[in-house]
Amino acid sequence: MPSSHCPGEPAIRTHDLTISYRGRPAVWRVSAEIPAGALTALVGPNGAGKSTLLAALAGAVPRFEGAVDRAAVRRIAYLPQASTLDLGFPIRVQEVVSSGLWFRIGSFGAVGSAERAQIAGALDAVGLGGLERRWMRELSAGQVQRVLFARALVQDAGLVLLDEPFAAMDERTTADLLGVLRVWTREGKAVVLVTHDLAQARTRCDHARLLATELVAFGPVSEVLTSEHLSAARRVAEQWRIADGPYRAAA
Ligand SMILES: Nc1ncnc2c1ncn2[C@@H]1O[C@H](COP(=O)(O)OP(=O)(O)OP(=O)(O)O)[C@@H](O)[C@H]1O
Repeated sequence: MPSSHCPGEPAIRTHDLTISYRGRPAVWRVSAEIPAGALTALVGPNGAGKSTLLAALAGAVPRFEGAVDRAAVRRIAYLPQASTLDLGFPIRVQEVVSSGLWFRIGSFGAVGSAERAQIAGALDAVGLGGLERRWMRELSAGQVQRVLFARALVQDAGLVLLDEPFAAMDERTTADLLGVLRVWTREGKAVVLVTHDLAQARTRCDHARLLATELVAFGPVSEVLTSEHLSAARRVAEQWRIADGPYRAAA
């Protein structure tokens, strides 16, 4: 099984991580490291286990085998796919962004003038200045994503995990937010981006992890996103899809 090691101290690493749903592995024996100060693309065919692996890195998967070592990061920002968010209840933009400050003010802590200024600054940075009082349910999908980026900004996390954040976004918004990601990596944060946009991964990311239930390839994007590796990933994904159980169990 390949295991992706990176130079320097990784922000997070998994060891032999397996996650199954009703006995079927979604992620199989993945040993991977995510480098600090870099943008890592997590790519692979549909159903390859990308969202499951990302959720496990965030600590949002209750049952798994193997290990996830988060000792090197104090705070993690996790942006699941926008479609999984329930915006049916009344909540304002300011409340969502301020939830990123819970580590500082506590769940019931008051938002003071310093925090309000920080929230306003974060909304400015993502192009939503002045929308603090807007209801979340009144926002477009792209604006919702910007709000979630603003929350990650105030959270000041060392590891930022993003699940297809640009799926519903226009080019301008995508370019703006990719710029935000670049600022974060320059500050030393580790950023993981689940994406199906291979052109974007090639041009905007530093590293890639190619997943097809198991880890197929890892390293700098130019070495990972080759046609050979991508066909291998499709083949491996198909084998996992038709297998009854963990087809590599005997390997
Ligand atoms: N809650 C769940 N219950 C049962 N099976 C699940 C669940 N979540 C994911 N799976 C299965 O696990 C596998 C991996 O799913 P996952 O969403 O992690 O893949 P993905 O690579 O993110 O897919 P996509 O690119 O289509 O978003 C799939 O076969 C999926 O059907």
